Amino acid sequence: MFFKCFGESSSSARQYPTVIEELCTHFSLDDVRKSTNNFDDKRVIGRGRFGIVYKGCLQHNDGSDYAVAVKRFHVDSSEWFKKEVEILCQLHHPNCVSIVGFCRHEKEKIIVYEYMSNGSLDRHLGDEVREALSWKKRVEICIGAARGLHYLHAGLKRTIIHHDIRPRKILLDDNMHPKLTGFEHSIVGAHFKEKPKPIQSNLARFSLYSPLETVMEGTVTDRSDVYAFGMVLLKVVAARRVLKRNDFGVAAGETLEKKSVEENIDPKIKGKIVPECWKVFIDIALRCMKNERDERPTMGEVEVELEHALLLQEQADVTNINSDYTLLSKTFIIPKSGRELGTSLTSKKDSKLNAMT
Ligand SMILES: Nc1ncnc2c1ncn2[C@@H]1O[C@H](COP(=O)(O)OP(=O)(O)OP(=O)(O)O)[C@@H](O)[C@H]1O
Repeated sequence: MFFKCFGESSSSARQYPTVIEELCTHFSLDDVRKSTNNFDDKRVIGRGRFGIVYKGCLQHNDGSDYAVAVKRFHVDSSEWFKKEVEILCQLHHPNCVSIVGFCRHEKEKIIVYEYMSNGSLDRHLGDEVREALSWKKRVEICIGAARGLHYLHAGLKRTIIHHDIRPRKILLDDNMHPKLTGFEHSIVGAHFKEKPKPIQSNLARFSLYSPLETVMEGTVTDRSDVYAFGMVLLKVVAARRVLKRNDFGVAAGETLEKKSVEENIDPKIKGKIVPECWKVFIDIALRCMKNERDERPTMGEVEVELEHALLLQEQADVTNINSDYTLLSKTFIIPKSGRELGTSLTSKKDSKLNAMT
């Protein structure tokens, strides 16, 4: 149904308006050029695998301006453009980035999104960040992202597997409210009430966020997103300290093999985490990262557990305004031996293993 409007002839598309064109504004190339000052380099806000993102400016009917993000796809990425428009047009959720419209003109393929002024979550994690996110804000962002992912898995007629969950795919608006983006690789699965059948992955390369079954068999289900989300939870806690090394897509980096997660907590939030909150948070993160996909929780469970963790933090903060907390627990993440994995993986997917953070 959604493919119709992407036929090669733009005149036929105009003659037979289709679902996408009814759901979503079709901008002319002139409109987009105007909004980005003719793709002015000064307006570039990011460069990704599939295209360049510009900050654009459009006008409401009353003449007032509003900012948008304009992704101009590389000529050889039109397949991914199509994929993303199809998915975005179906989504209506406060934790998923909205599509404002698209432009398809000869070789030009462009998507216009709502503008997320605080960029992606990964820019807010790490040592060089000037204004660090508080622990509570981090948990709130995780809850928002979990809601977005839960909606994809169970809030539509059919499950949508995001298939590229990582901190770069969580964007933050003016109020640091998170929204999922990056639906180029998303896959529409079965009706969410049915037991998910593994679907073939369309990723060209795997990352630390890819679960074992995706790396080994090339398959994905909604539980692959859950695994990736578990890795995001770890990254949110430990910022850049943990997930550095390409470890064949299986959990943790070098540091975590030798030190506990608690020892790797980002110093900017050290002492701010209530032990009861931590227990709930780390338990759910570890359950997400189980190697057996059936043992991983649903995103609904993850959302509930994170909300519980936040509540425990808030309750303790009411009475302990200025004091620091000490975490006595020690959580170790033991990845499968690199050699064991290396042997089986290189025989199957050796050309596809690349580090992506
Ligand atoms: N809606 C948006 N609002 C504001 N900034 C955005 C928006 N979408 C993307 N960006 C910025 O543009 C950058 C590039 O985005 P893009 O989706 O092309 O690639 P990516 O997610 O960074 O990486 P990759 O292409 O490897 O998946 C992002 O990192 C983000 O900072």
